[in-house]
Amino acid sequence: MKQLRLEPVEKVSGVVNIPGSKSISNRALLLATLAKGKTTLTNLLDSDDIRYMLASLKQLGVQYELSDNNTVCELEGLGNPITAKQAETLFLGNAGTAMRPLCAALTLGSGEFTLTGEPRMEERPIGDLVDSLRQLGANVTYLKNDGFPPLTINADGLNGGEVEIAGDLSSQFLTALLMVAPLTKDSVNINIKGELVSKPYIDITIALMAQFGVEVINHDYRRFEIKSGQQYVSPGKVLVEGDASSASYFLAAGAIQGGEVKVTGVGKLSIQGDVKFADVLEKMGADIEWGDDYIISRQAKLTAVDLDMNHIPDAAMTIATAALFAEGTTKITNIYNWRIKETDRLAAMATELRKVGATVEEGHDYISVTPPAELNTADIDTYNDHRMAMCFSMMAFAPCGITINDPDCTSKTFPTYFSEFARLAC
Ligand SMILES: O=C(O)C1=C[C@@H](OP(=O)(O)O)[C@@H](O)[C@H](O)C1
Ligand SMILES: C=C(OP(=O)(O)O)C(=O)O
Repeated sequence: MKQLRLEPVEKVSGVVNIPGSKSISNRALLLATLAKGKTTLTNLLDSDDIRYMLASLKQLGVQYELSDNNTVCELEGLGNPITAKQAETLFLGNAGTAMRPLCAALTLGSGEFTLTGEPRMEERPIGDLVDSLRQLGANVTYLKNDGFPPLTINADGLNGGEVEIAGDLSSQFLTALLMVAPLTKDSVNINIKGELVSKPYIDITIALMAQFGVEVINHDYRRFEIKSGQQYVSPGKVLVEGDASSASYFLAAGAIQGGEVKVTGVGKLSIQGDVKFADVLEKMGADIEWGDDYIISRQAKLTAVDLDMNHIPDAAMTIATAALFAEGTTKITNIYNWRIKETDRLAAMATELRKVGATVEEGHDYISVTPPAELNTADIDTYNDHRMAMCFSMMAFAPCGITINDPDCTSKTFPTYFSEFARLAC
């Protein structure tokens, strides 16, 4: 297994232009496919999760051209749902933003589609989405375990009407349903069962649907109305913002060991909820400055916070390792769904934080972290989870440094992460 040793870094400073947002890249690719007209996407993310979406679209006959560095994509929209004459099997890795939206989108047209992924994908639920699609007439069969991929879709279009969807495990199910709703046979009203998690991701979905000409009426994240007769039309160009979750590591670095760090490509005009990570850092004491498309963080004495971070589930992981440099006990609450992501992130985070000497309480849906008087170095296991690897790079700010096992797992969303991180060390 490859390991990456991070020697102690005394100060960081500089500017990082953050690669494109995973969430926006995969949504925009799918909407551009369903839309009428050609779309040019710029600052597209070049990472595994996007490659799985792009490869699937190609296999399904969608025509696009990518620039040499894979960040500009000119895609010819179908102006119609996806159809296939022969049965197709699509491999989607561990990309939730490909699996869930494609599962919904492929029920719209005609043909037989099998969706598969990595072993971890087979443990990540999709049943709440499939139950809702079935209410609209979809024919979906599980190939192994009920409620989980792999699955086969026999597509023949979707009816409209009233539909219920559970909101308490993942917002990606609702995102998927929203994106197909305008292409069903009638208006769709979606009713949320339970409290919806990760709400800001729904704002990203609605904002992108609006860019492609479709209106969603949002009644307080409890009921959504999508009128029939709407059509996706390409806006011509879509600029993908920098990924706000990826920005969190550099902002935390600036707060712990700046100098100052400026991230560009994402700022106060962002449609991504994870920019609110900067507000949490500020509450911990960091000096934060906002521009329309940049955020700066400067070093300050950090103190612990006790906060509900359901709205920023991905960036919240960065708070768990920033907590190693804050005075007191940091508590991150209402994050049950960390357990069903790339790994059981509550268990993984607790195990690895303990290795460096922290006192950790792992609850059913929370974690609390108290730093030791002196941090220890360790070999950090990353569980094939890009965010475990990126979060633990913060340990380079301890006098002992850190070793990251399997650092290449960052390829899911940020293949160049460790070289960007190294560039900031003064
Ligand atoms: O819709 C999206 O783009 C995402 C939604 C979130 O998932 P959940 O809604 O499952 O929390 C987030 O963790 C994931 O990385 C991306
Ligand atoms: C949860 C994540 O990914 P996915 O889109 O596969 O759900 C993540 O990137 O942290």
